[in-house]
Amino acid sequence: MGKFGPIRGKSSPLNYTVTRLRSNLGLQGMMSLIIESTTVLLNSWKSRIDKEGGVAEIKIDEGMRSFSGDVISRACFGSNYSEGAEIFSRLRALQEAMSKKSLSTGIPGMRYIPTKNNREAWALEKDVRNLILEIVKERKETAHEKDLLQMVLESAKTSNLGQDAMDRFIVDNCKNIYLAGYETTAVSATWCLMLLAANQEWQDRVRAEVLEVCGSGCLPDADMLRKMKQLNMVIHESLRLYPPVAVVSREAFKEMKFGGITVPKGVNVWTMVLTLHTDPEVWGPDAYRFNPDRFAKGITGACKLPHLYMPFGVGPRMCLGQNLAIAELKILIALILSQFSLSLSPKYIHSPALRLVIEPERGVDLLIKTL
Ligand code: HEM
Repeated sequence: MGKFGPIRGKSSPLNYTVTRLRSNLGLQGMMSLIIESTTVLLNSWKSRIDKEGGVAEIKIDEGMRSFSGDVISRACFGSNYSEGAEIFSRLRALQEAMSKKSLSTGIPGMRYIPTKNNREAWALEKDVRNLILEIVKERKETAHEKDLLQMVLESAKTSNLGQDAMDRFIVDNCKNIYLAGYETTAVSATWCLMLLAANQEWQDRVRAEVLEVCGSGCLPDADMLRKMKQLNMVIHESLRLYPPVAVVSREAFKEMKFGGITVPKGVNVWTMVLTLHTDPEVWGPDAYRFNPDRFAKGITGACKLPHLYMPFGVGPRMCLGQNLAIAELKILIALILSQFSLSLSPKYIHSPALRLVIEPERGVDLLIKTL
């Protein structure tokens, strides 16, 4: 995080994402926002299935990204939602350019050299900055509802920063929300649907639960989501086997000792989340198997050392969007299973790749049928 990266604490704009969605907007407001975004996706699937004669082969990755981007755009930018979507699409391109950069070279100073890739990333950064600042300018001229961007603006105003620093503060905070909440949620949904398509028994179990809790016109409310235990177990198991964030890192601010190991001040310690999530010593001999039943008694019942389950990180800097992400996944999957049946397409090639997040290298191809 740079100097103007996200701030934490009660008045933090990032903290506000979750707080806003749960209090200002109300829990039901948050749920409606997610249901709206899910409906857009499901309608597009339905029309493809109709056109293709009752069953469609769909690579679901892009749909999951649009869903997750749609939710964050609505939560962050409120009525400026369509401009928000435009910003997010540039940020995605920027993220792709950045991930090529970090994989291709570790040579110091390389990021300042005007290679083709760097020039592309710089141009995108400029675009993103201009687009965000344009919305900010419009907002200064009119009163506005309290969405995340508004909260960032209010924090920036009370921070006594100069104009340049203030602009950077605003742009950095918007970028951080996107990077933290967009790809992570999208890829979690993709993996979870792949696992449900590959494990018909679990798909049937979760569908039966969804229909029992919500009825056939499934429109879940907060209480219904709490009752969906099987779905919760499947999501936990999916985040165990495919944690989108593979590495959680911390910098030692002073020299520290762990058992016989000394970590000097300034060293970055990387925790390999996937390794911890699949260690047979912690999870038992079936550590690599998809078995949501292991979470039947919660996380403490699932493994020997529950703090080693960390899809959302640990400690004071753990994910601020955890509740939002879980609500998104539950609503999305409940609505999908209440209307469609899924199976893996013969085209699907299992190839998880470690990029910025752990993602399916060749996407996830599913055969989707209306129920
Ligand atoms: C399934 C989806 C998600 C996963 C797996 C995930 C995972 C994580 C992880 C592992 C961290 C680092 C925690 C640490 O260092 O201990 C993190 C940080 C963060 N996440 Fe998430 N996240 C998800 C969704 C979201 C969403 C939807 C938002 C908000 C819109 C969000 C906002 C944040 C923020 C702001 C941080 C930075 C916290 C800080 O540095 O203080 N995340 N997330």
